[in-house]
Amino acid sequence: MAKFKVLAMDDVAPEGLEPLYKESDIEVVIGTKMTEDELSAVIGEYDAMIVRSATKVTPKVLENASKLKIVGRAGVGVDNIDLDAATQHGVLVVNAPDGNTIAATEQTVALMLSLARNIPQAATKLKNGTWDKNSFVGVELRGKKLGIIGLGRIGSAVARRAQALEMDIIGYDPYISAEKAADMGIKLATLEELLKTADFITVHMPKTKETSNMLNEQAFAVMKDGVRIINCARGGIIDEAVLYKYMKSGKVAGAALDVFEKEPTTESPLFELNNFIATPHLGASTEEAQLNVAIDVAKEIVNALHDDVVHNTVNVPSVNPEVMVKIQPYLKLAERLGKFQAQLVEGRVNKLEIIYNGDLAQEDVKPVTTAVLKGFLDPILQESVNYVNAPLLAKNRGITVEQTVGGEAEGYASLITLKVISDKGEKAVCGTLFQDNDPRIVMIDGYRIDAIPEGNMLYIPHMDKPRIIGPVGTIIGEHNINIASMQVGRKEIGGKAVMMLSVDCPVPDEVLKAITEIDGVLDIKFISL
Ligand SMILES: NC(=O)c1ccc[n+]([C@@H]2O[C@H](COP(=O)([O-])OP(=O)(O)OC[C@H]3O[C@@H](n4cnc5c(N)ncnc54)[C@H](O)[C@@H]3O)[C@@H](O)[C@H]2O)c1
Ligand SMILES: O=C(O)CC[C@@H](O)C(=O)O
Repeated sequence: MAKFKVLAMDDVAPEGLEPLYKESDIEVVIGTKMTEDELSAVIGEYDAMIVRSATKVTPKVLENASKLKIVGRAGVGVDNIDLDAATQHGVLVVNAPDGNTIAATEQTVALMLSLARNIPQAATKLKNGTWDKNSFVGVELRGKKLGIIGLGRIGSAVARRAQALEMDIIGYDPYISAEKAADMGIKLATLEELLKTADFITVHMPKTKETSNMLNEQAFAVMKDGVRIINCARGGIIDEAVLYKYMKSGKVAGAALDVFEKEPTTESPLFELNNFIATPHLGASTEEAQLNVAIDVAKEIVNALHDDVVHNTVNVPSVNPEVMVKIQPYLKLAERLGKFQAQLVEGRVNKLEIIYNGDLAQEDVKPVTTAVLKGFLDPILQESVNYVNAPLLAKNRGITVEQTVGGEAEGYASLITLKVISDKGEKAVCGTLFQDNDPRIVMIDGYRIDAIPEGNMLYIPHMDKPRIIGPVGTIIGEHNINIASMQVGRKEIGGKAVMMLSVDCPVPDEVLKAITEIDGVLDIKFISL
C-alpha cells in the first residue's frame, strides 16, 4: 500500500500529474465534484489535495483533514481556500503562479479585441442567418489609452502585448515603484487619474478586502464616457450591479467578464445586454496552461510529502531556491536546538530570542527561525506542530519571538544562539554545523562543550571538583545504560561546570534521582531529541 494518498479535484490535467505517478509511495485518486459535507467525510484519508477554483477548501473540510499536509492550487488565485484555517491546522498551501500567466494574458487581449470589434456578437448574428455589416462598426485599439489596475505577472504581460498594439498605457498598482513601471513602459498613475482617462480598463489583482468591489459606484461615476471594461482576474472586483447600471445608461460602451461574483452562473442581468461579452472563467483554460500548473503543483506535492523544499508557498513565507540551498542544512540544527531548549528550560516561557552570527546571518533566516519554533513547541504541545502553524501557535501562547542577526560567529562559520526567557530566568544554547552538515551544540549558558544533538542526552550542571564524573558513570553503568559520549565544560577551575552525556536508551527517573544525590551535582535534565 502506498504511504501517501493524493486527492486530485476539479479536472486537473491528468498528464500533469505525472510527477506524482512516478513516485512509488504516492497513490493518486481522481475526485469528482463533491459537496462540502461529502468532501469533509473523505478528506481524512488524504495526505495532499489538488484543487483548481471549483472546490472550496473550507474550515469544515480542514477540521476533518487529520492527515492533510498540503493543498496545491493548480493556478494562481487561492480565494477558494481558507488560508487562516489551513494555517491553524498546519496545512501548507501552495499555488502555481506562473503556469497560466500567458493564458490569462491572451484571454484578456482576446476580450479587449472582441470588445473593440464586436466579434462574438457579429459571429452569433451571422450564424443565426443575418449578414449585418452596419451594427458592428468597431473602434481601433491603436492610440487608445489602456488602464491596467494591478501590474503583476498578468497585468505586465498584458501591457507588453498592448504596447505592440500601439496603445498608450497607464497603470495603477500601489505595490510597485514608478521606476519599475517606467521600465515596463507604463505610466504609473493614481486610481482616479486612470479611471478618468482610460478608454479601456482591465483589472489584474487578487481579490482581497481592499480590491473587492473596487470598481464601484464612485469609480464608475468618474470614468470617461464610452469606456470599455475587462475583468479576467476575479469576480467581485467589479460591482456587477453598478456595471449593469452604467452599461444601461450608455456611459460604459462595452464590458467583457471572464469571472463573476458568483460562479458558476448562467444567469445575470448583464447577459441581456448586447455590448456585454461573457466567458465562463476560461482565463487559464489552454492546454499549455493546464499542463503547466498541474506539473508545477504535482512537483510541489511530491516535495512536501518527501519533506523536501517547497517553493510557491502561500501561507508561509516562501524563500528563493538559491537561498534555500544555503539555509536547508541549518533547519535540522535549528529544530534540535528548539527541542533541546524546550526540555531544558523551566517556568513559563515569555520569549524566544534567536541570534544568527557568521555566514548564515547574511541569508533570509525566517525559515530557520520557524524550525526553531517547531522544535521548541513540538515537545510541549499535544497538537501537531509544523512549519506552517508553528509561528501562529507561538503567538497564540503569548510567546514573543525575536530574530536578530549579528556579526562574527566566535570562530565558527555560522552560529545560532537560542535564548529562552521564562519567569524563572534565561537559558542560552548555541549550535553550529561542522563540515556544513554535522549539527553540534557548542555552548550552554556560556559553557563551551561539543555535543551531537541527537538521541538520548543527560545535561548535568555540577561543581568542578573530584568524584563527580566517576560516580555519575557508575550509577548509569549499574543500571545497564551505555554511555556513547561525554563532554564537560567549565569556565574556571573549581567553579560551576556542565556535563553532557549521550546514552543509548532513555534514563529512568530513579537513575536521575540517584545522580542528583551525588555531592556536587546541581541539577539533571534528561533530553530526548
Ligand atoms: N481568469 C482566470 O482564469 C485567471 C487565470 C490566472 C490568474 N487569474 C487571476 O488574475 C489575477 C492576477 O494574477 P497575477 O498572476 O498577475 O497576480 P500577481 O500577484 O502577479 O499580480 C497581482 C498584482 O496586483 C497588485 N495589487 C494588489 N492589490 C492591489 C490593489 N489594491 N490595487 C492595485 N493593484 C493591486 C499587486 O501589487 C500585484 O502587482 C489574480 O486574481 C488571479 O487569481 C485569473
Ligand atoms: O483553474 C482555473 O480554471 C482558473 C484558474 C485561475 O482563476 C487562477 O487564478 O489561476
